Amino acid sequence: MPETMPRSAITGLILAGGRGSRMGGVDKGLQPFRGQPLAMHALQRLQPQVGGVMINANRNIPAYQAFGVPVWPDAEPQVYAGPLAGFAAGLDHCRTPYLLTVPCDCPLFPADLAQRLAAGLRSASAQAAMARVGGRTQPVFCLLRADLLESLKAFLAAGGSKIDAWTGTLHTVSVDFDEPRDFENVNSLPELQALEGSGAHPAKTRS
Ligand SMILES: Nc1nc2c(ncn2[C@@H]2O[C@H](COP(=O)(O)OP(=O)(O)OP(=O)(O)O)[C@@H](O)[C@H]2O)c(=O)[nH]1
Ligand SMILES: [Mg+2]
Repeated sequence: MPETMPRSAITGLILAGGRGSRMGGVDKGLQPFRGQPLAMHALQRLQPQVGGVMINANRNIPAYQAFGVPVWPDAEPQVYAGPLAGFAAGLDHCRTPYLLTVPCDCPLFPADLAQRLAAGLRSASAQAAMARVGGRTQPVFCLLRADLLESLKAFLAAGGSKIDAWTGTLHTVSVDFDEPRDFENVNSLPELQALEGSGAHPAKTRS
């Protein structure tokens, strides 16, 4: 049996570095949802699951710093090279053996995300473990070995940008989650309002 991965071996990374173009170009992570910025929901869900959390953001850095955790922009913040640029910023500043990424726009992700991805990663001896829900892999929910920094840097330097193209070069495992509503993400203001009003999983009453 593979040994379990201690929480302290994992650094969490909230990906909040996008353009938010489908939301009119606003900073998605700072949009209010049930009384708090979206990225704060992610922070509160992630913090108990990992040793420490960092935020990757390219705008409004002081607003994210006010959450009380380190904030790192992409190497070229004005370029918006995509989520992998955020992965690279996270791996670059990760001081634990593993990094767990989550997007800023999916406030209801499971409280056992890290534990389940870690179990999947260890039992497959994989380099990266991604969540899969409804048969679809969600590559921004990704537990990565921190030693993948050089591989990712080389991929980006060669002009790569797609997550799937990079993870396709790795030994990965997908871990199935069975509740699609836990992975509901918001890309537009109507979607944000719909999730806000849906009553899905009021955070306080979930086990
Ligand atoms: N660091 C970084 N993260 C990004 C970038 N683009 C997207 N992301 C993040 O990747 C995750 C998924 O991206 P999307 O849902 O497409 O978010 P987005 O790109 O801000 O929104 P759109 O502009 O509407 O596509 C989100 O957590 C984003 O913050 C980028 O250029 N750099
Ligand atoms: Mg995008």
